[in-house]
Amino acid sequence: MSDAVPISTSLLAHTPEELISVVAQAGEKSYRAKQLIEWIHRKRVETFDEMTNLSKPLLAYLNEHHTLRTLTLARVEGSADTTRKYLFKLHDGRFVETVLIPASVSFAGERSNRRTLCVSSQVGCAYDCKFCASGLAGFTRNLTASEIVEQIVQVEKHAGERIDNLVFMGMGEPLANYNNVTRAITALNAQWGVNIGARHITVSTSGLAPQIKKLAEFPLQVRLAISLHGASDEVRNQIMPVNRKHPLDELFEALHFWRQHKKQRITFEFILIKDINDSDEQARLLAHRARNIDAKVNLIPYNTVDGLQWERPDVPQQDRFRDIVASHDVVVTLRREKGHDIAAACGQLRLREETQLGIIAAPVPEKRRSITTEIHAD
Ligand SMILES: C[S@@+](CC[C@H](N)C(=O)[O-])C[C@H]1O[C@@H](n2cnc3c(N)ncnc32)[C@H](O)[C@@H]1O
Ligand code: SF4
Repeated sequence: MSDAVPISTSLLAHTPEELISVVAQAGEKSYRAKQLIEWIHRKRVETFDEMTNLSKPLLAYLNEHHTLRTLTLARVEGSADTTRKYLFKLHDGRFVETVLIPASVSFAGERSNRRTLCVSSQVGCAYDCKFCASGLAGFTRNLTASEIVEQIVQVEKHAGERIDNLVFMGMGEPLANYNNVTRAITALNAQWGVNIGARHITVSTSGLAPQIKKLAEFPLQVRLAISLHGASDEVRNQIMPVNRKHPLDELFEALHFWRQHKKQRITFEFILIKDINDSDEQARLLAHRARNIDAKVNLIPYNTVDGLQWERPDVPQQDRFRDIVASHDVVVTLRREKGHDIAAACGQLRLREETQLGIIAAPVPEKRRSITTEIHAD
């Protein structure tokens, strides 16, 4: 994955400064950039021809070199009072999912009256976590910043409401697409852009320690969620290959660095998988780790994924695990409500669509390794 920021032809993530250089290339004065940004982000027009106060030559230039929409809404599933899944087709024929979680459903551990959107950052994922549909067909490509921003813009239009909380928990590893993700966050947070508070934007990562440190120095106060899923290297290695590259000691060193810089609580996501990571010992170790860094713990019973074998523990075992963690003075929630197969579902809709269209072969567990690209993001 290259470090360069590919500035796509779409203007959705362009900063005001970048728009000044766009209009300058068309031979126009810089005040035109202000007009452009009004049309793009306040009026949210979808074509340049709707920008009635721009000059004809500028419109011709923009039509020739740029675009405002590159995603096509292919399908919407689910209901307004649980979760709604949006399947978007990208310009190259690939698909990503975005999931809208309505107000009042608890997410990331807390009941909320916010509308949360779970966005994708990549097509597929290279990290091959053993519980996750997103990695099942390997990694294809990074999303551009504008493709990320457009997910929010399109869902807001379709749902007819503002999104006030964003989580990078859809398909892909956001920190493996660091530059595009932070570029998108800049536009999503900016007052000239989508205007979502930085504290209402959560980046979830499988634990790319170097990029966690980099994000700690990113000026916006975004939140961090760690897909932990194993409280010892032995258990985590079985579930998440990334742990061999960045073991727990290295990960926690990066988390302490984060805490020094951001001074805000981290969330640990911990999927409960029967007989894999649901032992009393894992609960105690998890509690110890969380308390040590003052993290909140969000337990998620494993959601079955087509093509993967694991199961969730039964309810008494889930409760027992939660109670052990709680008994160590750790803030812990167990997410069991209907509609909470959010992130697990994220990836499955796209997998089904691309398999049916013959874009990818139906993933089978034994083949998984051979079709998954190497971890090469750092
Ligand atoms: C799909 S990942 C995307 C963000 C980032 N790559 C990460 O790993 O944090 C976000 C979260 O989805 C959840 N998830 C994935 N597969 C799941 C499953 N089968 N059951 C429950 N949650 C799942 C996990 O909590 C994971 O932490
Ligand atoms: S959990 Fe995150 S890092 Fe792991 S395969 Fe899924 S999307 Fe990738």
